[in-house]
Formats: sequence, C-alpha cells, structure tokens
Amino acid sequence: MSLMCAILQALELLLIRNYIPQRSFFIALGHDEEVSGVNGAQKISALLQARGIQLAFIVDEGSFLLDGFIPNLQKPFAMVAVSEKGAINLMLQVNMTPGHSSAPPKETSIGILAAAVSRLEQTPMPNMFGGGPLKMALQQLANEFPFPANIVLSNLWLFQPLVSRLMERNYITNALVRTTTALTMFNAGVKVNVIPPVAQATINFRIHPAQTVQEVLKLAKDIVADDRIQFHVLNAFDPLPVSPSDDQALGYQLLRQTIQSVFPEVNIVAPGTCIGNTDSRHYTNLTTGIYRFNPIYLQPQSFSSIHGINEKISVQAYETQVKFIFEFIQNADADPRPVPHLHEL
Ligand SMILES: CCCCCCCC/C=C\CCCCCCCC(=O)N[C@@H](CC(C)C)C(=O)O
Repeated sequence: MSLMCAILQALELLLIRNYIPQRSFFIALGHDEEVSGVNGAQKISALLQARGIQLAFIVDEGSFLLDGFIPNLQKPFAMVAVSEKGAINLMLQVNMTPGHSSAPPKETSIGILAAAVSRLEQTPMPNMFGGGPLKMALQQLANEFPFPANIVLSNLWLFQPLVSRLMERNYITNALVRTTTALTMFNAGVKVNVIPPVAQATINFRIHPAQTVQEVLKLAKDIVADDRIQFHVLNAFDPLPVSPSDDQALGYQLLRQTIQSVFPEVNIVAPGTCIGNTDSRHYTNLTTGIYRFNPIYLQPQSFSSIHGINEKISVQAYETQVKFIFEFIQNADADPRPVPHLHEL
C-alpha cells in the first residue's frame, strides 16, 4: 500500500516540476493484487500485449533493504528479487461413511486427514540450496562477513552442505532454500456427536525456483502415501524465470545505481528470490527483466507485521520511498545504456 502511494506521490512531484519523460513509463496498479491479480494485472498485461507493447523491464514489490536477517552480517544489504517462488494451493479431502459418535469406527475422516497433513508438516520438502539466485547473493556478500564466515561463503564449493544446513535453522532463510509447506485451512464436522462424512484441508506450498509444480505434487503424494486421500489442486504456478542481473541488465543496473544514490550506507546490492508472490508474475509475456524491490528497510522483527498486526511505515521511510521512485524514474529516463557495475562503493 505504501509503495502504491509513494509511486503516485513521486509522479505528482514530477508533474509539479513539469517533467516530460523521454521514454514511456507504465504505472500498473491492480485492484486485486492481494487476491491473485487475475482481474487487474493479468488484464493489464493482456491489454498491453494486444497493443504490441514490449517492456524494457518491470519493477514491482517483493524484496527490501534487509537488515539483520543473516547472523554475523552487521550491515544491511539490498536484495533485488530476480525470481519469485511458485505456489500450489492443494486441497486434501477424505470421504468416509458418517455415523453416530457413540460407536466410532477405528478411523474417522478427521483422523485420517489430520495424520496426512501432519506427515506433510513433519516432512519438509528437500533442501534445494545451490539452485536459484541465493548462492550468487551469498557469494557477493561474503566479504561483508567477519572471519571465518567470509572464508566459508567464498568457498561454497566446499562448504555448501554446512551453509545450506545453517540456512534451515531460521524460518525465513529456510523459505529461501526449500519449497515450504504451510497448512492453512482445515474443515470438518458440523455437530458434536456426528462422525463427519468429509474432512478437507488446504496446504499452501511455495515452490523453490529449482522445482516445479509437478515435482512438488509428486513429493506430496509420496509423503501422504494414503489412497483414501483425494488431491485437488485449487491453483498452481511454477516459479518465475530468473531475470538477468549482469552488467548489461538495464533494469537491475538502474535499481543498483538508484539504491547507491538514495541509500549510500548500503554497500551491497545482491540478486535474490521473492518468497511471496507479486503481480509481476502476470507480466512475463512483456519482458524478461522483472525486478522486485521496495526501497524500505526490513528487519526480522517487522517481517511478521507484513499482512499482520500493526503493519506500518514511518514517515521518514515513506519519504525515502517517494524520493527513490522520483530518482529512479529520472535515472531510467536519462540513458538507455546499462550503468557499469562498480565493485568498490
Ligand atoms: C538472504 C536473506 C534473507 C531473506 C529474507 C527474505 C525476506 C523477504 C521478506 C518478505 C517477502 C515479502 C513478500 C511480498 C509479497 C507480498 C504480496 C503478497 O502477499 N502476495 C500474495 C499473493 C497471492 C497470490 C494472493 C502472497 O500470498 O504471496
């Protein structure tokens, strides 16, 4: 929400200054972003495609200036998400003969389903560390760590098993190394003394960039391993392709340049994966350069306030958000050539 307001406010400031852009900018604000973007972003994207428009790149929400997410990394760094996890909403259903609770069968629909979802929760999907942009980001960050972490991260060919296990210890970094399994809905029973005929549970998987919908479904079926359970895929999509982040990647380099200018205290801009889903997944038909970055600081303790209790932004952070977009639009307008990568900031 704050990002949307900041975009509009930055545009207003540009208009007040009679700014006339040289290149075309599209501002796409979908009304249903929080519930899949099917009637907003998806339709905007189809309309732009019908008009024959190809985009140099897209910038959406989905990553931040991360502060305190990695133990021993003292300074914040900017993570520009160049990919996004896929997702499956999977409904499991058990149908059994209903009956009176005074003489229950050995197993009920609720018991069978509860055991199945518990197996899913207790059996994490495989650790996929090494696939996706995370490895690249850790290598870029290596020199920011004190000894011996700097040596470990500079030599992932040797220490990959150790680092991948360390990443699993925290629930946020764990989400970066594997497909996550979240039990989000469970429905069964309508009366205290009736054995219910149907039990349903929904599981929300977020698919690691190195896996596909089909692979995760197969793993889930193998873990459940119970023919009495029906699988219904409510909706699903594969992880998003990895956008370029090399020296020639215009969108990435413009973001990097603007981050360095607006946040001079940030030393590292690294590519990453968005663990949530954004509307940008509806725009893959228009560009190969999709970047997710919201120019605000995020600390681990604020993570749970995203869509949670007391979600907020300070006035100062909001002002900086506006400044960033104001500068970013002008930087993107100034020169279509990629900005050379500076290793020393
Ligand atoms: C290497 C170190 C640390 C990594 C830390 C990662 C921290 C990332 C923090 C937050 C991710 C926020 C994701 C933002 C997406 C929000 C939009 C949203 O909620 N989308 C919905 C879409 C759904 C299709 C309705 C969602 O559930 O994802």
